[in-house]
Amino acid sequence: MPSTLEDFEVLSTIGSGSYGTCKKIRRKKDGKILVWKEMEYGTMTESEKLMLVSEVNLLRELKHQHIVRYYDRIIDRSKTTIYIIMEYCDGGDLAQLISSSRRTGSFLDEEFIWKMLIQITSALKECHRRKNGKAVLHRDLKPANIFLDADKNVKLGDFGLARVLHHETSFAKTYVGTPYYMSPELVNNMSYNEKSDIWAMGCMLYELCALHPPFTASNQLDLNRKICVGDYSRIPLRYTDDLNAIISKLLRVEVHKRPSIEDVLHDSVVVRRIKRLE
Ligand SMILES: CN(C)CCCNS(=O)(=O)c1cccc(Nc2nc(OCC3CCCCC3)c3[nH]cnc3n2)c1
Repeated sequence: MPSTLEDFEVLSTIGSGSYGTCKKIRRKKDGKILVWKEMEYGTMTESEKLMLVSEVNLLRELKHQHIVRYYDRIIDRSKTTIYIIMEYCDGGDLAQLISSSRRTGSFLDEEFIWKMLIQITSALKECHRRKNGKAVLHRDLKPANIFLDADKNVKLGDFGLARVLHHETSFAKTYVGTPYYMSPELVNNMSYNEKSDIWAMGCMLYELCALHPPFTASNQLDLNRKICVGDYSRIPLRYTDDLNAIISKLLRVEVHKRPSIEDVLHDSVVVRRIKRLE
């Protein structure tokens, strides 16, 4: 029996993203707390609507403990709006965590950062695992898309949805924030690939350590140059050479030298850390 809007009660608005609004909701039949993402499709072209349908179908397939779970979707034709119902992550997102750490001047524990590395890698492995020949690349890995549950476990969110933008304004919408996590291959207009997700993960883990991205500049040109030469400083000395070593591998400028998801999971230092977390 498909859900209807009346099955839910809206509790609050969490925020708005490039594609629409995210609201915290309660399912009336059992009181379960969820979110829905409202996307207005009235102004979408036919190809964008097809892309939206395929993205939602991909979301349905991704079932993994470290990926935000898709529950259902409701289409309200009277408002040309689709509501995508997903798991609620009550720990907020990593962007909030980084900004509150920066505000209080307190660095994050190394153990927590290793946990993030292992859980994000495990989520990406699920996405990069060929699904009927089609890799699901995240394409928009950033702290604001990494959510946490009540036990501070990773929930990778907002797959694909970031890609479903209204073409006519997609440039404006895509580039609302500075692309700090853009990989060298993307700076050089090459295609996005699995190693671009690895680069973004490297930038994210670096930022969890340093509380700022590895590459920063006051203009796009300087930012691009720093990215393409791999010009960044070591993570703070409070963090071990092991953590510095794995992040440096993720931030290798040459795509072929950058590890794949499998390489990361089989890296001796990572294997040792996985054993410690088990
Ligand atoms: C430690 N605490 C203080 C933190 C309190 C935390 N509560 S909070 O402030 O409502 C809060 C903050 C951020 C996230 C969440 N949970 C959440 N957010 C999503 O998307 C957010 C959306 C993403 C695009 C841009 C606009 C916002 C989700 N998508 C699927 N599941 C989701 N779960 C809750």
